[in-house]
Amino acid sequence: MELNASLILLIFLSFTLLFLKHVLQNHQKKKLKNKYHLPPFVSPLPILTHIFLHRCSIFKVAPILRRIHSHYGDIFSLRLIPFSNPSIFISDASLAHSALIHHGATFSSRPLFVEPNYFLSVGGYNISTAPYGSLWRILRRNLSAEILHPSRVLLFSPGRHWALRVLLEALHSKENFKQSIFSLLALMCFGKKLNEREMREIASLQLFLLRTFTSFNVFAIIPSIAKVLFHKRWEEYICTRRKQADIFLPMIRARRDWKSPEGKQSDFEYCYADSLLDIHLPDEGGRGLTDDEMVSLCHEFLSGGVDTTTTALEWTMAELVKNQSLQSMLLIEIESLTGSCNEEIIKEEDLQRMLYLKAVVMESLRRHPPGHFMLPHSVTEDVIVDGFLIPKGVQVHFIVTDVNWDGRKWEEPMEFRPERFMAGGYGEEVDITGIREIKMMTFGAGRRMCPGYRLAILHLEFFVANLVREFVWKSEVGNEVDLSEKLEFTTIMENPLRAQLIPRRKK
Ligand code: HEM
Repeated sequence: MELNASLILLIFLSFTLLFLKHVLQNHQKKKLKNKYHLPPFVSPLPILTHIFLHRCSIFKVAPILRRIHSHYGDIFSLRLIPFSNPSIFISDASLAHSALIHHGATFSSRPLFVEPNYFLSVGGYNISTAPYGSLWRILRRNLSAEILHPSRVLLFSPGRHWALRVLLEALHSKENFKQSIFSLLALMCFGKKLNEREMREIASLQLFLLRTFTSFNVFAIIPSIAKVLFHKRWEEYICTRRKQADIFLPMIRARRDWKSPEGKQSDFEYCYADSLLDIHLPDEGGRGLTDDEMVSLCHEFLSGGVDTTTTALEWTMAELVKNQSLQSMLLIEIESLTGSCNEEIIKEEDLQRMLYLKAVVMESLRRHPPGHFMLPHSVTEDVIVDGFLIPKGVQVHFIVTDVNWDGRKWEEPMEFRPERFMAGGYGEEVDITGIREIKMMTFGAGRRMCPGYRLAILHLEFFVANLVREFVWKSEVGNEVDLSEKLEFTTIMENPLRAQLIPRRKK
């Protein structure tokens, strides 16, 4: 009897405490909302007009937003649909640091609309779309530890050499860089050298899905209406996802079979698909990943790594064609460190000593970030940044170019000057992770920062060094390099690089 009474009292007390906590939290929230205001609102009209006229996404309105930034300051709000949650834009390094590093946990989730699959009920979460929580942690740790850890990346060195040879041959027939980066990442993903037909097929599906990705979030503003208005597009999207699964799943299953004793020979011992097959989710009864989730993760691996790295490589080579003196300085460094060795390919160990090469790649990533926006973030609780209230649930967009090209942080920011990144008195050493201080945000910063940044930088250094050692890169007569930009999934060169390549070495 006494025990029952104490139990009831305990339950009553717990409920009372919970209730008081709730009242207190609400009171604090109200106080916060009375004391602090949202960042200044800008008119949505010019942006909505642009989006609907061009049927494009919020990713493609960067130039308008940059103009807005110069009028409204470093942080502003935008509400595209009346009464809906506003989006908040941050375009200053210190504010980004405060949000992503000081309030890292609060700013580390993603808005639901990022993934069209959510509305279409196909596919599963991947690392970039998963909300901040245990699934995201497991998937991200798997990628970072199992594939992107330097010791694993080293294992793919023969793959890089193979991809470089593919590229050198392709360059003789004036192909672009994408095929070789694609074949390299596909090798890391599926452990298999894809043939040309497979590569073309996958690349065209990826391209369609990426283009859809950058336009879907506009439709996602009112999904029920969009589904009716754009039903053909929804159907096309689902159909492409299925085709992609039809190609990816046999390759993933082949890895499982290959591991069995009677399995066939494989090109590589270990790959991303293997790591996915080994994942178990303890919070969900220890289940493995579903087929949809694995397809989505492989899609992310390829789309996250191929277009971004290819775009960065093309911009870097374009700058080296435009600035012949920089190309000569780079060559001097390469020859001074590899001069006597007649190795066909510059080895990765040698790259570590090439400081000017590193500076060229970093400057290219600063001046030509492949993405002018980071992926959208969402906040998990009310938070104050720079005296403004950022309410729980809003989307936050960080404008990468405004940070990378900020005249307050960089002298003559639009100039291409690798010397900024040379250590030793006259230059800058930049912490690319942004933990200490953010000066550029090409790979984001904080907990959702790109996990592939080291791999991307390695690939860029490897390809740039080898391409410069192999050829003199010059502009074609009457075809000067044009640095105008065009917004696709990444910000590419409006007029793709066309260069005259003169072999430096006799075969
Ligand atoms: C030059 C090449 C690359 C650039 C410029 C780049 C840039 C970015 C950016 C800006 C983000 C968003 C960060 C944020 O929202 O805070 C991101 C996320 C991501 N990137 Fe990259 N990336 C590159 C290469 C790669 C590669 C090679 C991989 C993998 C093989 C990769 C995988 C990812 C993944 C999985 C995410 C999502 C991270 C998360 O949400 O936790 N990226 N990247």
